[in-house]
Amino acid sequence: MSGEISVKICGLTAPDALLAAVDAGARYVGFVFFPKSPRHLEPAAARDLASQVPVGVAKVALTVDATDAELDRLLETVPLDMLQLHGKESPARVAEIRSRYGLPVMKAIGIADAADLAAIDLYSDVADQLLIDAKPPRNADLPGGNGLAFDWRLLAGRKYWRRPWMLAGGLTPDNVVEAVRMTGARQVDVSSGVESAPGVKDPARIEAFIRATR
Ligand SMILES: O=C(O)c1ccccc1N[C@@H]1O[C@H](COP(=O)(O)O)[C@@H](O)[C@H]1O
Repeated sequence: MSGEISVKICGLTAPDALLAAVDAGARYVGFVFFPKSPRHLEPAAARDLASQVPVGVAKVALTVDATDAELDRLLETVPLDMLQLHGKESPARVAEIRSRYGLPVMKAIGIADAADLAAIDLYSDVADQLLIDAKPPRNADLPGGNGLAFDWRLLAGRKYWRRPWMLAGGLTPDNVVEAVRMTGARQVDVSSGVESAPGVKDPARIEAFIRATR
């Protein structure tokens, strides 16, 4: 692959995995604040992990349809660099959060078929970055982090993006090269694909994932 691909390792919950991500060259580390997730962190635990992240690596908080009160509490406790909105937040809500907290906001967009691509334009007006993820199955407990990929051919040939974007959904050390080749992504995000069990990050898989992108 030519040029450096920026990697986000999401759903970190333990210092060994965080260190593996940072040492291998992750550009972003993600903490999940969603109680239904096996990767959920309480703000105090996230603050301890965040304190170990060096300058230059962005600390991203993943939330799902969070209220202002929840976001207030999170941001009072944890030093963060970016908010990842992974719920059904409307464009107006994304704009409101961005202005209220003064942090860059990345909006997740779920893709299952070509009709879902319209949301890319909709959110490009209000978000700093977009996260293009697989749409969760109907009745899934989690709106992301399901280890599911979408049909990457849907993005092939798309040349013009108004915002920086990341590819997510079912990425692994084995398929990330092909995913980047097909979509032209310059940034990738992974959670389940670098775990040994749901919510348990595997430092060796984190290292293998980042190495694969180099
Ligand atoms: O990781 C989670 O538990 C999670 C919970 C709620 C919303 C999103 C979540 N994860 C994000 O989903 C995508 C894809 O994850 P995966 O690699 O397919 O497991 C990624 O952006 C995670 O940040």
